[in-house]
Amino acid sequence: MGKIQSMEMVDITKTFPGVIANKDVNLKVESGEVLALLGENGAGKTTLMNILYGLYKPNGGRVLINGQEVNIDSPQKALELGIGMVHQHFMLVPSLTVTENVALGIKFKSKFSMNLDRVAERIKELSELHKMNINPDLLISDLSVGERQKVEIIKALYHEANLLVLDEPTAALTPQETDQLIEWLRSVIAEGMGVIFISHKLNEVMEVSDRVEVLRDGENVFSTKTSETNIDELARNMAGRDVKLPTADRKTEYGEEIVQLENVWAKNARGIDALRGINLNIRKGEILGIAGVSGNGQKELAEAIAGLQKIYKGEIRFKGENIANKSVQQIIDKGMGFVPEDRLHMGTIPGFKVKENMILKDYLRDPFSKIFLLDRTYINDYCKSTVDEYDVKCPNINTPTHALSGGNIQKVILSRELKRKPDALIASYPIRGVDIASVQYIHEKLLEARDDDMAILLITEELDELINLSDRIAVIYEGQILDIIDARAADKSKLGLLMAGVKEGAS
Ligand SMILES: Nc1ncnc2c1ncn2[C@@H]1O[C@H](COP(=O)(O)OP(=O)(O)OP(=O)(O)O)[C@@H](O)[C@H]1O
Repeated sequence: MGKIQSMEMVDITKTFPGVIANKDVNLKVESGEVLALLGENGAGKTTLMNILYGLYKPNGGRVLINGQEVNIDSPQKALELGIGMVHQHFMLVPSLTVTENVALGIKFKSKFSMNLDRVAERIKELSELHKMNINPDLLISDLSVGERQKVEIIKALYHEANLLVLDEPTAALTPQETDQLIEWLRSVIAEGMGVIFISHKLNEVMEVSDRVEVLRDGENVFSTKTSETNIDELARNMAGRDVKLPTADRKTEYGEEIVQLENVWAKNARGIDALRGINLNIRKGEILGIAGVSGNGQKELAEAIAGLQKIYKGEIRFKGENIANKSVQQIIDKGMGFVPEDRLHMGTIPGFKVKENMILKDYLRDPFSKIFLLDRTYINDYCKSTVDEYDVKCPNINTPTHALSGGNIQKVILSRELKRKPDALIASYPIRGVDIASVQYIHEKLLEARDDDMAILLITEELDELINLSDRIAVIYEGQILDIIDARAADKSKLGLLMAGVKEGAS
């Protein structure tokens, strides 16, 4: 068929039990352009792309490549046609090497022609050509999120994809990795690659895309050239209303210090010191933001407080008691909430129903259970009203959680953690993958909890989020707190420098 000059999806409809995920959707992308595909959580973006990649069969509609109808009935067929996809939750097998993962998509003529050395050689070439620095012999489980994404990209390049779908590619990347990805995108677009770019980060959409297509409730609602729109207009079309993000008001009084970390030291999974003498305190009624480029100890910090990470020196006091190295359950019982970084595997049990994940931490307690008997009516009512309150888009509360869109899984976790009304909450990247209207909602909820006297540790790389919500911002760099500043007086460029390890006045 040759290179893809244009790809068109015409009148695509896809239903799941109880949901119309796509309804007569149309989409067109040409070689050398970036089309941003936007929409709220659950609007149908990933479903549409999964159809294009041969993972789902649509109920109706057609896909045309260079004007000719094609039948894409498997990812292998999509790859053969030149369509590559980098998924939101990567599709790599962690226990296999990079080479083996890339080879999984290759159609060898027979098992005798399966030459993994040749595959590894080609991966090396591609990695060099695209400045990706990927070692084909490493196991996927030993790679960072950013590196795994590069493997997905290399897999597409191996198949000479020239239409690439990137589903929230920057959601879990560091700012530096994001810059690298955008630079790489520009280079491949200049060579004629067509790209469909899904993102909730509207400033990025404005920066990289040529055109925008917005879906709402599974239908096309807005289509424009990027140069003819702005962030407010995009947000309004996604949500169907104006969206305004809240900011914390300045407080003069806070409650007592409820979480106190004193000289905390911990090693990461590779045995290297990830926390190197952390001193911090969080007061009741305050949001303490942690700024830092991910990988500087914030994961270990959050997990040490939540009981998932051993510390080998120091104390973590919660309501006066040293909770360092106590069990997760003991810490939960004492009143700690936790929104972890990995929503699908740490935040939920993916095969459990939405309602089961919503009450996971408390199902044996009053009011969900009475004398060890589950009160099913209460649980159903509670979960239905939580779905409404948090606007979780799901067919019903019995749907398995893994069938929800990424942002909606995040809402399930947040609703569970906030509604338990813990005394302290560790929130790691709470808006990762969440649409802008839900960001507004989540931020309002976090501020409400703060005003209700909750002590909140907010870990995020989004500087706007940190400045809008925090009372104080602590900057973490290489496992140490470099500085703690008043968020109301924070200046983005100073924060950026601190995050890079540069402290004013230091030589
Ligand atoms: N395998 C599935 N089984 C049942 N329902 C599904 C399945 N996949 C998606 N859905 C439903 O289809 C709708 C669209 O989901 P989709 O993942 O396409 O949304 P999205 O726009 O990509 O959202 P997000 O931004 O949160 O990733 C949602 O209501 C979702 O629950």
